[in-house]
Amino acid sequence: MDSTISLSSSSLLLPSPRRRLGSKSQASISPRNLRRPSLKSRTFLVPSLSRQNRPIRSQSSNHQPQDDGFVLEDVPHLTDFLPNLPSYPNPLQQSQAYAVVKKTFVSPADAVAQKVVVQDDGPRGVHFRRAGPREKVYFKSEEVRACIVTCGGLCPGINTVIREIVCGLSYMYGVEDILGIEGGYRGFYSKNTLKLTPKVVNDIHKRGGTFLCTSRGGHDTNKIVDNIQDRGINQVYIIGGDGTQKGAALIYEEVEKRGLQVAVAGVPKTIDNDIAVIDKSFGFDTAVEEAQRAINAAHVEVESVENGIGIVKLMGRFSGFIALYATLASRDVDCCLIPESPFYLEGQGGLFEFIEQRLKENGHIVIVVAEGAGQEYVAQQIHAAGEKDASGNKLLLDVGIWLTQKIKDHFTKGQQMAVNMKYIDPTYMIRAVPSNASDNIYCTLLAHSAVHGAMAGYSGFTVGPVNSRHAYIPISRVTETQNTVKLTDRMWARLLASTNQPSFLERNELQSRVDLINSNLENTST
Ligand SMILES: Nc1ncnc2c1ncn2[C@@H]1O[C@H](COP(=O)(O)OP(=O)(O)OP(=O)(O)O)[C@@H](O)[C@H]1O
Ligand SMILES: O=P(O)(O)OC[C@H]1O[C@](O)(CO)[C@@H](O)[C@@H]1O
Ligand SMILES: [Mg+2]
Repeated sequence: MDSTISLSSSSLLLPSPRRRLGSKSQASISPRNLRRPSLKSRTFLVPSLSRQNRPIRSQSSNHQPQDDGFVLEDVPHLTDFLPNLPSYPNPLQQSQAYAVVKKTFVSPADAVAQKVVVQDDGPRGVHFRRAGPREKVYFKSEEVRACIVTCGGLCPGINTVIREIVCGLSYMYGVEDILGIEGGYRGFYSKNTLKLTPKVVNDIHKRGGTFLCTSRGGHDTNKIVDNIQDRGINQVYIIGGDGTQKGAALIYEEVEKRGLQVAVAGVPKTIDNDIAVIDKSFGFDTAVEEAQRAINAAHVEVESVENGIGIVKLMGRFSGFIALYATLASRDVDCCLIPESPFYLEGQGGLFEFIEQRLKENGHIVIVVAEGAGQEYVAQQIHAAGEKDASGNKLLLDVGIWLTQKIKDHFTKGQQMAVNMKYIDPTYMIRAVPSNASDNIYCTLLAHSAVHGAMAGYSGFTVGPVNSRHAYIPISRVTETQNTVKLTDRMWARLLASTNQPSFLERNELQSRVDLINSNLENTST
């Protein structure tokens, strides 16, 4: 479904956060005016002309005409704080690559709908600016000095994004001055830069990891922006997860405060797929594919012995997407445990009972456990020091080892069955690989969207697909909540139906906890 729609300029109303339509103070404005200087998520309610022209149904005489509930959550633009910034024709007009494209430039009025499933009498809902090249750019190519930095954990595809930012800037916009910041945020102020050219990055996409190296911690807004200023950098491409994007928002705010002509573009990265708003994060599919190898190994091992119990621990701090998708893809998994779904071991409906049942039926069982699952149980047994990494993320306790030991103890102590435990921990293996073909293409689109957005003068934005259409999203929208597996959605039900594992909902205590989790998720869901 095409979720991109165009705003009719004649129907746009004065932007005012959450202002109801129909107020006398509203006046027509052009789409270019749909920008406001604050980085915070900006919201505009705009009725569409087509909907206004539709007959209004069953209204009482004192009923005001309904607005469409069209909301545009816009991103900042350099002209918000530099109103006299000159613009130039986009060099893509001369581009051989785009010569036969029917519509080279994205209309400034194009918007991408956050929700494509709507009710016919419901509001049109939240929209984001459509990503892509604009007719006008706010940088002369020869004056661009861009830099790229990668922060946080690894993820398949980072090198492809780096490569495509460099090649996109160079081949589409003729930009020659591109710097690599090494070792994450702290690299801005503690290391020399690396000159990046299409030749230098030519085959980095074939390797896992990040060509620029990465780190956690070390975000110092003032030092970073001082450095950006000192080096004459005017486009900053920041690849990283939720923490990194929060850091990017602070950099943008400081840049705006100092009135610098610097475009700050975020490319969301995380193996956990926990970034809100966007359809999926890059490298996730590759990781799920790579996880198949571990699951397959576990299955082969446990199939070949008597009462084999295979446990595979996969990444996923607070969200179990990798475990969920790897389980659904595999069909060899009997039970999937994720952070969002509490489970218990003993008694009726518990994990031990299920294992025993599967061993009796099939002679083996494979369990996939996300690293963030059951942390509260592990903490009860292992003395938890509550350690954090350099970025302030809580360090998790090893649920895989804990679970393996618990299962072993249960079956040994009870002398019910002799079991063969096989524990596989492929944690880093699934994210240290190069991205697969579809992630490579996805990374290319992300990189190009970021380059087009920065050249067009947008700043303080994150790029990403929303209902398969790439959009410019306010950074605050992707950092205010984390994407988690929603137990009330059909995807979790599909998994339960596929594995036929217990839902662990039998106990009242757990039921009420799930209710609580679900109501929290609903409150924060988008
Ligand atoms: N709230 C914040 N404000 C400013 N900077 C932050 C914030 N949180 C994290 N950062 C910085 O962002 C960088 C990466 O953060 P973090 O280690 O949390 O990884 P991430 O970007 O969330 O990626 P992932 O979790 O997927 O590995 C670090 O340099 C850290 O200092
Ligand atoms: O050990 P590191 O490199 O700090 O990263 C581990 C964490 O990073 C992630 O891959 C992404 O946040 C998590 O799944 C994992 O817990
Ligand atoms: Mg993170």
